Amino acid sequence: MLPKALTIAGSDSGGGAGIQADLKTFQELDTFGMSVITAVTAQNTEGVQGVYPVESEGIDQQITSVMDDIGADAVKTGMLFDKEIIGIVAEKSRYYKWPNLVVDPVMVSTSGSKLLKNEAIDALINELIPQAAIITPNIPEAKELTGLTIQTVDDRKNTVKEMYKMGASAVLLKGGHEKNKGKVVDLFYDGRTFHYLSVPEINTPHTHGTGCTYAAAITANLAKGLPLPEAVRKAKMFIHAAIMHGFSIGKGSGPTNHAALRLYPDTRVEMEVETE
Ligand SMILES: Nc1ncnc2c1ncn2[C@@H]1O[C@H](COP(=O)(O)OP(=O)(O)OP(=O)(O)O)[C@@H](O)[C@H]1O
Ligand SMILES: Cc1ncc(COP(=O)(O)O)c(N)n1
Repeated sequence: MLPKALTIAGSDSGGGAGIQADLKTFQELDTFGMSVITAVTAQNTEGVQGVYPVESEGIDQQITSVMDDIGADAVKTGMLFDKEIIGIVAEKSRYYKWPNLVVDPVMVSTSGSKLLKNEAIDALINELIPQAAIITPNIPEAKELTGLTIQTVDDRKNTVKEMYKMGASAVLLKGGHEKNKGKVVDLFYDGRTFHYLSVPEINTPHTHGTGCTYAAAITANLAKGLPLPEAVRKAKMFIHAAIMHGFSIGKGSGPTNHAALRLYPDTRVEMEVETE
């Protein structure tokens, strides 16, 4: 039987991010994907043209339908849009005691549209993050969550420590928004050890959906029973290959290639991992 992975997120009609990216990733990583849709977005490679939230009862019922019948080995959250939706998901998480909850605190799309209302950030911090096995903020999201500035490596360490105090079992600070000297560095912290995952920067505009795909790969790996550091390391290989083989469709920022490791199994990912 396949491990079961559930995503609770927004739909991206363009297929590069959100629910669509998550399900493609789950499939590529040999897990059975299921979805709870929080909002429908009208979206393409150029941006988000509309956001249409699903009513609370519909979200509540989708989770109940999946969990009471099928269950999940790991659960990921993406676009949650407002505090009411966060409240429902947090309550369900408490009720079903999700052990492998991956919270991707999606706030703004690459194209600049708001995917989470400002007033919902406190609910994310107080209700959902404390239940997470791991949270996966990018640098702007980490600044919003902590109010800290992030410029130096020490700033990154302080920021992950601050986020760790919010109650998640681990924090992954993604470095895609602050590339440095041709390197992109993600920082993983589990309360004991800092792991720096460093890869060469890929020169491409086609990075739509990278955050969703990365978090979905971590979720699939956790569903398969991998320990967290290994789930993150393997997910990093997956997302890096997906960006390397990303492609140009539409007129804007194209998607990553979720099938990259299957289609191009010889892909070499030059990743360095340092721990301290
Ligand atoms: N140009 C790049 N070259 C190599 N890796 C990249 C590049 N851009 C992003 N990444 C990697 O992709 C992952 C997602 O990074 P990022 O910090 O951009 O998150 P995000 O903002 O949530 O993603 P999204 O683009 O979906 O909003 C990280 O592992 C990051 O290191
Ligand atoms: C439904 C949905 N969820 C998440 C994202 C973030 O992805 P990105 O930052 O790559 O635009 C998105 N654009 N749409």
